[in-house]
Amino acid sequence: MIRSGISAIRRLSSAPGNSSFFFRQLFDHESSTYTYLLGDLVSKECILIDPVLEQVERDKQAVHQTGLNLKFAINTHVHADHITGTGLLKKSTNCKSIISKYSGAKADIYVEDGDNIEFGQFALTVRPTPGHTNGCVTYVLESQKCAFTGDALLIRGCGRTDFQEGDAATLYDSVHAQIFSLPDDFTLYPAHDYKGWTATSVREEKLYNPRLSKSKEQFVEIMKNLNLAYPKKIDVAVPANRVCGIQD
Ligand SMILES: N[C@@H](CCC(=O)N[C@@H](CSS)C(=O)NCC(=O)O)C(=O)O
Ligand SMILES: [Fe+2]
Repeated sequence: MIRSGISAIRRLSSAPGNSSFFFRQLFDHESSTYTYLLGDLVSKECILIDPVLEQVERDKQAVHQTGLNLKFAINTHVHADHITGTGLLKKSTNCKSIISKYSGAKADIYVEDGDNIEFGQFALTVRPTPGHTNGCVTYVLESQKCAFTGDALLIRGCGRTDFQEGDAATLYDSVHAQIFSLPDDFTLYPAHDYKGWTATSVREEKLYNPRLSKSKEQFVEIMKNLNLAYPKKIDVAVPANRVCGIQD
């Protein structure tokens, strides 16, 4: 059956991969952090996920040169390795900051399980994924078949559980219940990568993640024995991120 022109166009404009969706993955080499710029080219609303203080000018340039207006600066959790760019972005744009209600950090808007963060015709849905920190969340963009996992799930890895409110068993349950339950073909975008990967999928991580594809008992043992050095900036980053970063 041939649909009328207008309803056909409306159907297409909300389909995955539609041309009004803008996506850019940005990288900070010092902290190996990914920042994500997501936008709706029709309404011009956009959001940044996990901006880094030292990259605020770059991020603002990306927003401006794409003709977008920043609505929200969002964090996946209280980062321990870098100061968030959210405070500075708030000062120099009209955006509002967002973080989980369970993060213990200040923000303009607090989110929890099932909340939607709308930008134009698109919306991120919040899934709680604690274990690396209490306030870790994964933001799912169903229409584009992807999710932003913060440090809960890294590519072939995961966030460490030896500081802040880290708990390996909790992280295992979070990833299995909230991320591995997404369709296999969803693309996953983490907050960091240390090995040159950019993105992964639910299917790949279920099969090949060397930590999370194991049993819960094996996972807890692996996490106990990571023996990683603490992030260099932890003592300045955590207090600053609890107050939404710094403003100048
Ligand atoms: N060397 C970096 C810190 C590296 C690190 O600890 N990364 C965290 C995510 S940032 S809280 C992590 O969870 N890593 C897990 C892993 O397996 O690497 C620095 O000094 O900043
Ligand atoms: Fe982290």
